[in-house]
Amino acid sequence: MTKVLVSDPIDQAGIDILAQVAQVDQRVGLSEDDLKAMIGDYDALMIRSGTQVTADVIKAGGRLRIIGRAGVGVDNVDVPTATQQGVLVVNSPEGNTIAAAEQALALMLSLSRHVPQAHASTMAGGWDRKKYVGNELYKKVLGVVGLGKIGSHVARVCNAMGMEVIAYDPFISADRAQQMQVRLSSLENLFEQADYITLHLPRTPDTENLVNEELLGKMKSTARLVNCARGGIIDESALADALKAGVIGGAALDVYAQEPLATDSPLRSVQERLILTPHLGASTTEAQENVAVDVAEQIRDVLLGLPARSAVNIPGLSAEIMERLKPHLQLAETLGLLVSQLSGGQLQELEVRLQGEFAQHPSQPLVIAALKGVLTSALGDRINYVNASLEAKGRGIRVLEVKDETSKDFAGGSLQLTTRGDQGGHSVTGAVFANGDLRITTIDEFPVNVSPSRHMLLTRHRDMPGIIGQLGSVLGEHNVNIASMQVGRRIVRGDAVMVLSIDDPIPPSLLVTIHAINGIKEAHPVTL
Ligand SMILES: NC(=O)c1ccc[n+]([C@@H]2O[C@H](COP(=O)([O-])OP(=O)(O)OC[C@H]3O[C@@H](n4cnc5c(N)ncnc54)[C@H](O)[C@@H]3O)[C@@H](O)[C@H]2O)c1
Ligand SMILES: O=C(O)[C@H](O)COP(=O)(O)O
Repeated sequence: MTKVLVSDPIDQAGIDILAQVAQVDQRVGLSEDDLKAMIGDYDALMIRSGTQVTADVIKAGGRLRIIGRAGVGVDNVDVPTATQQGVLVVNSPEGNTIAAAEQALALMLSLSRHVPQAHASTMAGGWDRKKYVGNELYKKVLGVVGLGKIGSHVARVCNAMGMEVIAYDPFISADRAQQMQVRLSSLENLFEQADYITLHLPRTPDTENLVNEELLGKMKSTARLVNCARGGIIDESALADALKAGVIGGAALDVYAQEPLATDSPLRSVQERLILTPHLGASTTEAQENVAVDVAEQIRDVLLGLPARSAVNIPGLSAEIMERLKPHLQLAETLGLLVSQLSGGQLQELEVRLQGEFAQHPSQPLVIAALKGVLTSALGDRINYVNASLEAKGRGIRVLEVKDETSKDFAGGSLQLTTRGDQGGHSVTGAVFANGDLRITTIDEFPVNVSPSRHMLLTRHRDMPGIIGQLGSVLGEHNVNIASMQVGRRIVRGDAVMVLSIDDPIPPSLLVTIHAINGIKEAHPVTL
């Protein structure tokens, strides 16, 4: 008997679809140990954000074939382990877009008109019309951070309400923003200029604590901040301090670094100008029905041997091609990750150049893998082989594919990725050696010979005596261990690049020190 376990509250419409093909057991509130003990009996697991699907849970799922997330974020699922174990992960990327956007709008309006505070005061017997005088949104500046599905809906509605909308999203082209009547801005300018700021970006290592004391300090003292995206993007202690000290005008949050919100969270000690809701962004009857139906249909189809439409971890490519091209795909993704971390500003174009023997491989999977790598810093684990091309298109990123069979640089050929954007571009080349090892072979046309490693530091500097020693000393003083180092140059005492593999990531404060070294022109920490 095919069995599906539903471990979070799911709309009945979804349960009814699952029941067409399986026995459905609904068990909400299971501990990780309970889940581990039970999961071995099930073919599918359907969840929301409440269930932590850890590596141990997935490994205990001997017959588990699919995990369905009735919602967008799969940050509570160990997707790499699922992929490794051959378990498909599906989600509903659009089912709750409107609900989350409307929650942000509700919070903006509540902040501007003190709705929760005025309600509480009236219920307590008060009639205070003076204390709760508010502000209009009309003609105010809205700053949207993350102009994706939810951010663009908020921008559209706020435009219609007469607000001036500016946005920060390094992965949206200026043309696309213009179509939405949105002016792109730097993050700093946005925080300085906006009267309302709303966050709609994913939580990734890059966006963790992005809104910190420094950025909050740039806001107008009357400006209000809304977060319906993910907890952890705002430094909650810094926000509590900024609200208490009147550095900003107010904040409304739906999501938290730790959920449920800890009883001793600094946010709970803020008396005024703060509105908190318990992760209700997707909690509308419409959205819950949408996501439940969307995901239940995918689970049903997969259990019947049909493909899923929103797979997070399975490429739409044959298993045979995937197996044959595994190291080449890995190279394309690694180069994509690398080049995206060198490139600042708005990305407008990605050129994928297949050289020598590389040009004989099917290009589509390599282009998709490169795009997946490039977009990972923007979209985290939400980007996959299935959606990479669509996501690039939606962001107005042009993709050029060039085949150059005549190139003879490496026996197995090489792959070069070049990004172009409003702040110029970068290019990186790599090759796959006969034993499957990957090599980075050029960075911005400078020859190198580097094995990719998890943490790296890349510099562009003047080729002159002492610079390598100085950089080594600065890293040593900050206890950053260097595993390997390579310098690439084209002419003596001209420009050069340095590539260091390091054991630890570079803290932001150290990057400032590195930039101050005489002769260093650029320094990029890279995580692969
Ligand atoms: N509160 C809720 O219940 C709820 C409901 C649904 C979605 N969400 C969350 O809302 C967020 C947005 O969802 P979406 O569906 O619009 O996603 P999306 O992928 O369509 O859009 C995210 C956008 O953020 C941009 N981005 C990435 N890194 C950035 C950075 N460092 N600075 C600025 N922009 C950056 C991306 O380019 C992209 O355009 C996600 O974090 C999602 O998990 C929350
Ligand atoms: O990622 C999502 O879809 C939202 O955060 C909603 O989460 P929920 O399904 O737990 O309400």
